[in-house]
Amino acid sequence: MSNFNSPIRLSSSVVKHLKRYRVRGTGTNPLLPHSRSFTTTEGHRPIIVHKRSLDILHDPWFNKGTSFSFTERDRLDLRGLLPPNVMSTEHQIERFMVDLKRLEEQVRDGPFDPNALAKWRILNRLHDRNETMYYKVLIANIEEYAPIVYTPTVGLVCQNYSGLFRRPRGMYFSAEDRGEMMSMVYNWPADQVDMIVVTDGSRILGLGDLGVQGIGIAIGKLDLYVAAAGINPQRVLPVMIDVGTNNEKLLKDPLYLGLDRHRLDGDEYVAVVDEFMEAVFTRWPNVIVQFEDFQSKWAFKLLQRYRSTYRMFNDDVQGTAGVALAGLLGAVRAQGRSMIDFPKQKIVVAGAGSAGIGVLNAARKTMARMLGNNEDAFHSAGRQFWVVDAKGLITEEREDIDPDARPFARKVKEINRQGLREGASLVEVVNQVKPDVLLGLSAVGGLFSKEVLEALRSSTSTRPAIFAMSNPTTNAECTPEEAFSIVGDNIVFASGSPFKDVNLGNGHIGHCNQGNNMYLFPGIGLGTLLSGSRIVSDGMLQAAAECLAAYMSDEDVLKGIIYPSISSIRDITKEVAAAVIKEAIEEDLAEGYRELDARELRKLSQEEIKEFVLNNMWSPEYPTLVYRDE
Ligand SMILES: NC(=O)C1=CN([C@@H]2O[C@H](COP(=O)(O)OP(=O)(O)OC[C@H]3O[C@@H](n4cnc5c(N)ncnc54)[C@H](O)[C@@H]3O)[C@@H](O)[C@H]2O)C=CC1
Ligand SMILES: CC(=O)C(=O)O
Ligand SMILES: [Mg+2]
Repeated sequence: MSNFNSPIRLSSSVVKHLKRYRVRGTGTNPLLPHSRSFTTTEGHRPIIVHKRSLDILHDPWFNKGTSFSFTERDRLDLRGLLPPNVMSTEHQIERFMVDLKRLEEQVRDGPFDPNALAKWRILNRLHDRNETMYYKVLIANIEEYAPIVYTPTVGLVCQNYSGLFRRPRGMYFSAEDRGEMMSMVYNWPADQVDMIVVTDGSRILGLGDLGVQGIGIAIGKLDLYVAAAGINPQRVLPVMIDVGTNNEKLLKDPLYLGLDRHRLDGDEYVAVVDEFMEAVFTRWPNVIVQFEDFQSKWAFKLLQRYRSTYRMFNDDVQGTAGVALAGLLGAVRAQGRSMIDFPKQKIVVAGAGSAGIGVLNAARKTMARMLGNNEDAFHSAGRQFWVVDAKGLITEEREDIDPDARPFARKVKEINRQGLREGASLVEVVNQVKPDVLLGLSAVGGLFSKEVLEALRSSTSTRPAIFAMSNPTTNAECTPEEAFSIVGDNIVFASGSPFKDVNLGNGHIGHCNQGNNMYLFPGIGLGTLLSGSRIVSDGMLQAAAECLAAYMSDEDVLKGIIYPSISSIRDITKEVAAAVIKEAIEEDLAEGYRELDARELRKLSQEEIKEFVLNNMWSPEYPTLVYRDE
């Protein structure tokens, strides 16, 4: 047993090192236990430091982590660089011990990797130590480690963030910071920030409200911005807007790092997000802000509020829509038909939240365009969708219908003729509609039960498609094994989190595609940055989706491979970014980037645009460092 009162023995080299950290004015060093002046109040004596901000947090001599008091945070420019809850040392130690013990329990993440969390820790430590090396490892092994830094493991990381939190990464703007954000934003050390991913933690993947712990998702998304889009890691900023949490378990947890209060709502909530947007765009006028994992209630409202003023987009609404649309078009091609047959597809969607409604809007618009792009076309496109949420099939009879879902509510007479009614169950809907596509964005693991999948066997399609898009792994609506074994070998299958391909026997493989917005958001961000467009337009998003849809060869698609392998994510991102830039130029939105002004940009051919993109993607190579006094 160690005794806290016994003197600490330091090696001579440590003592030599410590002597360099002298307290100004006293000539003594409070860190040295054997120093003569320590007979009484060691630890109570202030230490004069010549550092501030992140330099303090990254210095093991001075760092107190979450124990920095509010006044100290203000004094040392630390405000916003730590989660808002000030912790006692006892709580800090407790958090650490909980985490240490957890390793012994070998937390399991889904069926595949019992060591996922341990791998995340090792990678995270490397991220803190040496970013160049971290991204070199990630890029070279993206297929293996994307599931660690991104879904599914990032979900587990967010759930356990109180224990895993070590060195802060990113900024925290809390409800307590109202009126301060415009100055706090200058606590971030980088003068240039290209990409912010912001969350309020209210709907992290399919795991619900994780409060301040949701910062992990912003960090994971930005890892992909660096690895896939080549955004310089010095110019990315993960952000948590902590307005409280409605997760009672977290509120009762003494180790929770976030604000100890229920979520702000209404005008008060909007005021916090408004202040954050104003602050970051004041300091970094060219930044792009990606909204991530906001509960649906706010996702649409904030998107409408900001999209014509700021360079921003919502990944769950708009990125997911594009990826799903590309997959839906791939599923048509996989039937051996032309994409133009898309408006004939019958599509059942389970889930009418930010992701589901985003997909429905994009798919309907695309169908309408293919049908002539007029009001009739839009109406008839609407009849290709059946939307089921937690209360069953959505019809015009639904009371208190969510305004975003209303355009997809089925007419009662029409569905009565199909043998359905308001609130019909998913299995009833699949049985009656016999859809070509069953798409899940419900966050309900196992929703595509044996009965639902059996009902899909009567699909009128020659090759039914199943998209079990909810994340992480445990929230997938079904597994590929279940889909292939129950519906048949001929299906097209995609899931939001990665699963292994299925061995169908006789040398045949059931391909498991990963239908995840990671194939689009990095290219949307990079394309917007390099075009210099002040907004992210619908046309730019559509161009991104079409580019992804066209990326796959007929040969692959006919094998049921409708999305690229993640190992080619850097290449697909380059293509998507180029498509986004081209569209921005065509819409006269492009204002240019650095030395390439709008006029120069307009002169570039398609190939030159791709080269321009490639030349502006950061690669993890050590630069030569030269010291110069400021
Ligand atoms: N693969 C991908 O790229 C993406 C996947 N997602 C996933 O989509 C899921 C949903 O996200 P949001 O739409 O933002 O969540 P949300 O919570 O806003 O929406 C969930 C929807 O599912 C419905 N639902 C709940 N239980 C149901 C049931 N038993 N049957 C049918 N519908 C049911 C709810 O009524 C609601 O309409 C999450 O798991 C998320 O991880 C989200 C974005 C991208
Ligand atoms: C992938 C993603 O953005 C989500 O599941 O929310
Ligand atoms: Mg998301």
